[in-house]
Amino acid sequence: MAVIETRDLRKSYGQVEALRGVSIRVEPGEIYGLLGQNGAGKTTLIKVLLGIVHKTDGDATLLGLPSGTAAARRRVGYLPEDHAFPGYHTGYTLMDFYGQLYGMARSERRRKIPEMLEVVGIRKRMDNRIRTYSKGMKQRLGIAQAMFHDPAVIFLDEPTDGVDPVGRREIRDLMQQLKAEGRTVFLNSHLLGEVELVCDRVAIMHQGELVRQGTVADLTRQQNRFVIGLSSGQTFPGDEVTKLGYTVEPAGEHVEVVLPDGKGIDPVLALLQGKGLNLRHLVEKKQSLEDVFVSMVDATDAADERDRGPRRPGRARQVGTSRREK
Ligand SMILES: Nc1ncnc2c1ncn2[C@@H]1O[C@H](COP(=O)(O)OP(=O)(O)OP(=O)(O)O)[C@@H](O)[C@H]1O
Repeated sequence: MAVIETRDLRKSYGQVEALRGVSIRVEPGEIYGLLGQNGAGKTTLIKVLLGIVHKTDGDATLLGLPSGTAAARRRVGYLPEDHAFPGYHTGYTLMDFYGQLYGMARSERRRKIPEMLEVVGIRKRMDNRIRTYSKGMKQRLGIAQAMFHDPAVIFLDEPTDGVDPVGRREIRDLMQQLKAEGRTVFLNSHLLGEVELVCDRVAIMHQGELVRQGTVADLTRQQNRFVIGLSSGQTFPGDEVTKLGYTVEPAGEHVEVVLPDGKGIDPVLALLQGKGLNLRHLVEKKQSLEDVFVSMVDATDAADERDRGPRRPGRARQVGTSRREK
């Protein structure tokens, strides 16, 4: 059973189509990253799944239950974007408040609060007021709050926003720990380097649509490009490889070989072997998640411009102007 599943999910706020037919599937125990520019619809997707806003159309299930039902919500932890805990609370009293909301007994709260704050690294400051906490400490407290009732799935909306590099690494480690415990983590972020480091699978959203979904390895692999290096003193037979239909480009001490459509790298390797050349380096070229993201967004914008003329970046799509509407 998928932990999260949406099928052709749609949400409009008046004239603004925030979700335009989004279908995703998140499996148990994975860290799933949702990427997108500001206004892409990421938070709206989380809000529909949690029942904070109602979908306009389509299906959404959480832990096999219709999204938004109380039974599903009980097993979910949520760190909202831009949350603001009351500054007069201490870390301890805030957790105690949430513990009561979750129906925990007093003795359980007393035992678990210091434990939980230890896990997120703010136990020493738990009796200080939240107004004295740094942004990073507030984020850690937010994560502790989201994890407190032992949820099966945790939604983290920009959890490392405003957190320093050391703190970001700790939050990444925390996500890995949650995964190791068998929980599912749904991460919203525009810090692509970070998503690349921590997520098992990633979806890219743009203007309310899913433009790409897959493992980080799949998304960043450039299937048509290999970097090849030969033993020192050997010359790469560029002309002969070009005659086979490949493009050869210099890449420092190596060469990059671009595959034509429908052809693999094997004929090139056979040619090198036939000539007695020694392969010292053979790597399928990767691109960063940021490269993938930017090229996806550019390609979608270019398609839009072709269909409808230039559009200012970031402007929300209005009902009736979608290139996919019939
Ligand atoms: N309550 C609302 N009323 C009207 N429009 C809204 C509302 N909430 C979101 N929108 C619009 O829906 C679109 C998607 O917004 P959403 O907050 O889901 O995007 P996001 O990807 O989470 O952006 P960000 O990264 O900036 O948080 C945007 O055009 C936004 O202006």
